[in-house]
Amino acid sequence: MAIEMENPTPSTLLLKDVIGSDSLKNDTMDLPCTIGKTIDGEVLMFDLAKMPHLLIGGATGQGKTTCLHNIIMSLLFKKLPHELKFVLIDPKGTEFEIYAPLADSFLMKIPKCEHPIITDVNDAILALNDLCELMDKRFDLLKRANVKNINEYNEKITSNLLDYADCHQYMSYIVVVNDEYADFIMTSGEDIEMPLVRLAQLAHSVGIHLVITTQRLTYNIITGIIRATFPTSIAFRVTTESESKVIIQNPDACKLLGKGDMLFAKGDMLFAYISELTRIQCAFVDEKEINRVIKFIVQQEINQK
Ligand SMILES: Nc1ncnc2c1ncn2[C@@H]1O[C@H](COP(=O)(O)OP(=O)(O)OP(=O)(O)O)[C@@H](O)[C@H]1O
Repeated sequence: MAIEMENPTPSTLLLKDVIGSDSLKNDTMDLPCTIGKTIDGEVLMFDLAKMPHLLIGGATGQGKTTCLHNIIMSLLFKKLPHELKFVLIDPKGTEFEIYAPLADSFLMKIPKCEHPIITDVNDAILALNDLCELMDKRFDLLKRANVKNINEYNEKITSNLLDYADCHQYMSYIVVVNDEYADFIMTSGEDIEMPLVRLAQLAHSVGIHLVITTQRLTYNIITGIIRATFPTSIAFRVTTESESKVIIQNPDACKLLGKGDMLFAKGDMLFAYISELTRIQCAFVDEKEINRVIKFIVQQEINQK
């Protein structure tokens, strides 16, 4: 038995402490993410491609958006623009604007959406429906290539076993990050939920993965179908035990300390239950640090032209 006690002299864990770790540098995961450290001081790594989607819940101001920045930054650190595209959806319109300079590299172009960061509900509906269409096209390509998933497909592409003239081309991973997804569900209901659920149910085999956050922790927002299709979840501090159970099927998130203290619940896609719960301190990342990385990527793009 172990007793967890609050540290009387806490210090802030910074992104550079986890992103520069050997675990991230040396890993061979498809979509490696690091978000912080366990209470034993180990860097927590996970492969978003295996999750295959992630639901993040918690009260306002507890660190959900900071966690999203951790995930985006670790993927930017490990991937190249042709390997990965992001679709960033932000109803608040303030959190992801910082990534707009990546429009020509890491951000996916959605026809009819003018701005690279999606802040409007109609654009979000367009984007999610476009992704559903892309998913169907990718399934067709997989079928014609006689493979089961994106890895086998890309292996055939890189071994020149597929004909580009037959519409075959390298498939990049696509990570859809939707901060406060409940905002759009409240205004547009099924128009948003239907394509979101369809992607969550099917799209992982074709390399499309979803990360969504919410501070509204009720069963009409995190519905049974959302819960089942997002087996892996993270809970930041919440007010009540029942809110905690909505996210991680366990009441303990109301005992967390705030400021990035979280419970990471690894789920089982097949049986939709939580198989493992780990307490993590999320790394803090500020705008200055994100800006520095973005400037570096943009400069690299310019140098390569
Ligand atoms: N990992 C962390 N370490 C230290 N402080 C943190 C951490 N994460 C968040 N904070 C503090 O909490 C504040 C709110 O964080 P953040 O915006 O990520 O919360 P949120 O849950 O997304 O809130 P909202 O739902 O209102 O958007 C940050 O500005 C920062 O001061």
